[in-house]
Amino acid sequence: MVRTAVAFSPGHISGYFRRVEGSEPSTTGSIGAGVVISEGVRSTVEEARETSIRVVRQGHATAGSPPVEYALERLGVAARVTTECRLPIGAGFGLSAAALLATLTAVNHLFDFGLSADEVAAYAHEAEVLHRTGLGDVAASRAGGVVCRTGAGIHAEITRIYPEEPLYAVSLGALPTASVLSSDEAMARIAAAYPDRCPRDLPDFCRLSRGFAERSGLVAPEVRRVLDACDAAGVPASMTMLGNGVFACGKAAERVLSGLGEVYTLHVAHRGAYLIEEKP
Ligand SMILES: Nc1ncnc2c1ncn2[C@@H]1O[C@H](COP(=O)(O)OP(=O)(O)O)[C@@H](O)[C@H]1O
Ligand SMILES: CC(C)(COP(=O)(O)O)[C@@H](O)C(=O)O
Repeated sequence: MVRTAVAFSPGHISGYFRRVEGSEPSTTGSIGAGVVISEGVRSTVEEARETSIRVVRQGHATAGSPPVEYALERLGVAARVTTECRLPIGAGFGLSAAALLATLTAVNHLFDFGLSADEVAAYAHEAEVLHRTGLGDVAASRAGGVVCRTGAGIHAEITRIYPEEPLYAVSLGALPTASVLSSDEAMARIAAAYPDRCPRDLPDFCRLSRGFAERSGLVAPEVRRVLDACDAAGVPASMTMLGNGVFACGKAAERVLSGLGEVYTLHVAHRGAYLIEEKP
């Protein structure tokens, strides 16, 4: 019988960030603020002779995930991995980090590596940074909350608050994170746009994020239309970094967004990645 382990990791919506360039992946990352969300990635890992990754979303499967394949190779294991998520990929919901954290959490148990949560996160962070799929998402998604990261990497100082109210998001399509992180010009605008303080609560997070989005020059025309509709209704909203999407706070947000795309109701997560089951 083939042994299997299943784990889940929450995703993370980044509201604002600034790249921090270190001498190695562990000291490279970002500072910034975001929300760790109840939705994320579930990963099922089975022993196998050769590695294969199946990425399933809404009943549709695609093959391959360079960051996850890299992380398995780095740990010296071959496995059959299936990741499942409800939110769209590449849309600023931190799913690459969630896929890595969920998969490595399951791998750690399946292969009896005995890695600490810190070590699992360090491998996930390295894969993210090297593949330019994220900078601060692994650090954020190690636990829950509205997070403010004041240093780069997984050991940096992070404050977390746990508001009860939900937030709402719509996605208008993907924006490959690597395309933005590889642009020096975009990175310079982002650095200059950074709001130099942590959010007090969820509405404050939305406002600080919006100021950043405007100054960064990243707002695309479709995102602008959704932000305009939110502004007209007095709903605090900003852009999912880095994706073509919008998140919004407050009671009227769901109604305003519902005419503009599929609305995801998201709750602030209370915990990071965890093992769901191990069989047999
Ligand atoms: N659910 C997932 N399962 C496996 N790999 C994933 C998943 N989500 C993202 N990835 C990997 O990350 C890449 C996209 O990274 P990125 O643009 O940062 O997406 P996101 O904004 O969702 O984190 C994908 O091409 C894929 O290699
Ligand atoms: C904004 C981003 C660089 C990418 O986030 P995503 O597109 O969700 O992978 C994030 O990792 C951050 O450092 O804040």
